[in-house]
Amino acid sequence: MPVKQVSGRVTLTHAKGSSVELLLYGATVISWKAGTITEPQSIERLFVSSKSAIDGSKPVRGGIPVIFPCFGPPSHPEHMKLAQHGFARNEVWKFDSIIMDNDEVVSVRLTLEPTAGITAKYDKPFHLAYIVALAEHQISTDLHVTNTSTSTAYPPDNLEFQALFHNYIRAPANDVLVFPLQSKSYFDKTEASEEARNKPKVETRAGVDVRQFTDSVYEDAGGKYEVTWPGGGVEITVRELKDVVVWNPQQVAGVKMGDMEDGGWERYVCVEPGHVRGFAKIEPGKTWIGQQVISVIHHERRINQL
Ligand SMILES: O=P(O)(O)OC[C@H]1O[C@@H](O)[C@H](O)[C@@H](O)[C@@H]1O
Repeated sequence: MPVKQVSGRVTLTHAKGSSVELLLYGATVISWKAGTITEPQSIERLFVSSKSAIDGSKPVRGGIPVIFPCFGPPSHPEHMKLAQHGFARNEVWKFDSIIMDNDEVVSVRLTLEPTAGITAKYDKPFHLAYIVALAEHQISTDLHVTNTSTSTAYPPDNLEFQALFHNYIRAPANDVLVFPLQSKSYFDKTEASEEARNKPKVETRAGVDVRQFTDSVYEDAGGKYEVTWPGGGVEITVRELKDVVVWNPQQVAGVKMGDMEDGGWERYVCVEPGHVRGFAKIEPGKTWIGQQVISVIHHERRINQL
């Protein structure tokens, strides 16, 4: 069976050997295994901390948590009762359906609607659908956000939100470079003062490394990224997700995270496409779709990139 659902966990298996596991809790992808053309044996492409809860008691420290409707601490007046990164990553989603099940693609849809618990802290009407699709060398995740308000009042009852895919890409962090962010403007969240955090910097590096504590929000970042290391890498392409966050806590911030395994920061880089500078806005009855496609890179790229 290419799609299995057991105890809150959904497994997708592709005819060519790749696979995905996701939890209904947070709709969090916790494993994506795929090979390359030259090395077809499937290997794990995502990082999950061995100290992470995966029992639904806390957001998963790894994989691909879904961030909605706010990124970081809430700043929008409608989000003020929410925790950092919103509620989508720690609510139990519903398994809706298998969308595709053929030799090319296996895909499923999960959904999340307001519950009493959500409404107590966030009273906007919404419907979320999350589609995870697995191909031989690729995973894609699509978040469909619908403003289900039926209000015809003026001004319109818009849904204003941020959304982001918090990808923990398994990689030797000290050898990683992220391209092409040179000359993009970014906000450096590692700065000590609020004033410095809110002042845009311009990226001067051809390839962005994370050898130091890095927490950078690139605005209007281009929508196509390569995360490479000697001998490997992934490419990420997006739709409607204008910004990208590059985050690695390194030891200095990593040791302060209770659910981070020792040295875990050496084994991943977070490259997180999202709409996180400002807010996406949808009118009543309308749907917004944010998508990413992550593909394995088959051949060494670093020789040309360096
Ligand atoms: O610990 P959390 O809530 O999962 O967040 C992890 C990190 O997520 C990143 O996306 C943020 O830019 C960081 O500032 C944050 O520390």
